[in-house]
Amino acid sequence: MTESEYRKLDQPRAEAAIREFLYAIGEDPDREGLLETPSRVARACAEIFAGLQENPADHLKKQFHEADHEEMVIVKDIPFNSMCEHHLLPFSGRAHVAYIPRKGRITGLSKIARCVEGFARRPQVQERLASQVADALMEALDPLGAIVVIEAEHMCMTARGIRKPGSLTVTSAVRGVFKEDQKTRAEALALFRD
Ligand SMILES: Nc1nc2c(ncn2[C@@H]2O[C@H](COP(=O)(O)OP(=O)(O)OP(=O)(O)O)[C@@H](O)[C@H]2O)c(=O)[nH]1
Ligand SMILES: [Zn+2]
Repeated sequence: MTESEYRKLDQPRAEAAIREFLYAIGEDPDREGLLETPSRVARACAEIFAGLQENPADHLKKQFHEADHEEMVIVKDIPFNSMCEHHLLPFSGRAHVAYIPRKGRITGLSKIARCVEGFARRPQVQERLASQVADALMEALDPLGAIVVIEAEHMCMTARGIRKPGSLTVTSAVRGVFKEDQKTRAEALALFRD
């Protein structure tokens, strides 16, 4: 997506679509309890899909320099909520992120969580969420490597379809030294687990 394509949720259009959707599922959008629902859902969608209105990688532009630090930085157990783009049902879980700075080029820790949050708040597939965060880190910081592991439960697998509550999907994206060096990768994975 290019900068010019980021746009705010179109509230009137979303409201009309939700009203139509209620009708399609066999509801009466004009019954009292549903009168405000289209506007409520549209407002909720602005929040749930807020990541479409920004480039989440931009958060990583806030950088510092820390005296040639080239040791692993880990932010783990970052909780997130996302929406599976196949069913528009929530999937949620935790993201674990690590990178090894090149010559002390680091970013604010919260910015990593903000980046995860931004990419999560879009229609997503879990594999892409991990890749987008890893690629954003590689691009913004040019680190020696980055690794992102995501564990999540998909409502489309728990509340419908195959109905397997408790099943956990784990995906990862591995870049640079984490890809090349098995020991470094194992170290990150062990720290994610601890
Ligand atoms: N790889 C991947 N698949 C996902 C993700 N979220 C949902 N899915 C899957 O997307 C697939 C869509 O399959 P379809 O056969 O087109 O849809 P469906 O008939 O609703 O499939 P069932 O869920 O098996 O009932 C399902 O297997 C979902 O489990 C994700 O983040 N990554
Ligand atoms: Zn799904």
